[in-house]
Amino acid sequence: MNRPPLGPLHVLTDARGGPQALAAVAAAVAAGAPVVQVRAKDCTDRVLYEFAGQVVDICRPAGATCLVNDRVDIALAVGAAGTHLGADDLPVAAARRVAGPGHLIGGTARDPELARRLVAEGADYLGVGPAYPTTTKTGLPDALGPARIGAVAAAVAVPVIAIGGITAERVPELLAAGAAGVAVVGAVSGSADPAAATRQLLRALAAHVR
Ligand SMILES: Cc1ncc(COP(=O)(O)OP(=O)(O)O)c(N)n1
Ligand SMILES: Cc1ncsc1CCOP(=O)(O)O
Ligand SMILES: [Mg+2]
Repeated sequence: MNRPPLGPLHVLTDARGGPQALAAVAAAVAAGAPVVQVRAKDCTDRVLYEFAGQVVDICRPAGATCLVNDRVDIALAVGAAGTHLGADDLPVAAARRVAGPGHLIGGTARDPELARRLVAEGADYLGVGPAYPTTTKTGLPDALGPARIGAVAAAVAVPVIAIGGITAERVPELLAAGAAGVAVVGAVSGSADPAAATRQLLRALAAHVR
């Protein structure tokens, strides 16, 4: 099957895309971010395709894994390693049929039951959140907190990546609860110094490897 590696830090792009988002990705990858997720909203397919291709071009020479949020077709078109799918996106099982066994597929889950179902459908990892309150995405349920993220992690054998309001200071309690890693938007893509922010998160993750 040989799917690409899934590191413990997923840096998600600024949803507006564009040169500033790309500069943050380049800085994060240069600082060692192992995974970048292209997460661009409210743009045309063409704009998303071109943005995702640019992110793949940044990730490839550094050996970073590039995932695309929402869109398995765009992920395949640009040669990304995988796709992250939420409740409004193509179902995991359908994406697996389209993309084949070598494509990494992640799914969003907030409870053990859905987590088990997504894994049975073929998810390689789960994104679980919001871990803490966040202003990056609207319409989310209340924050789950480390304990409910741990309950999801305990229910499945795939890595659980916590997301939502995550800072380096919050990494230890998430890993202690059972998360395998974290995904961030604001902490890196919204930082004045994305490279320093990435290094800080990587240090926190390395210090608390289970
Ligand atoms: C690692 C990770 N986990 C969860 C999400 C959220 O995905 P989704 O539910 O599809 O919501 P949007 O990101 O599309 O707003 C994620 N992107 N990454
Ligand atoms: C897309 C998404 N899904 C759950 S929380 C979230 C936003 C995470 O952004 P931030 O890291 O800035 O809180
Ligand atoms: Mg989505």
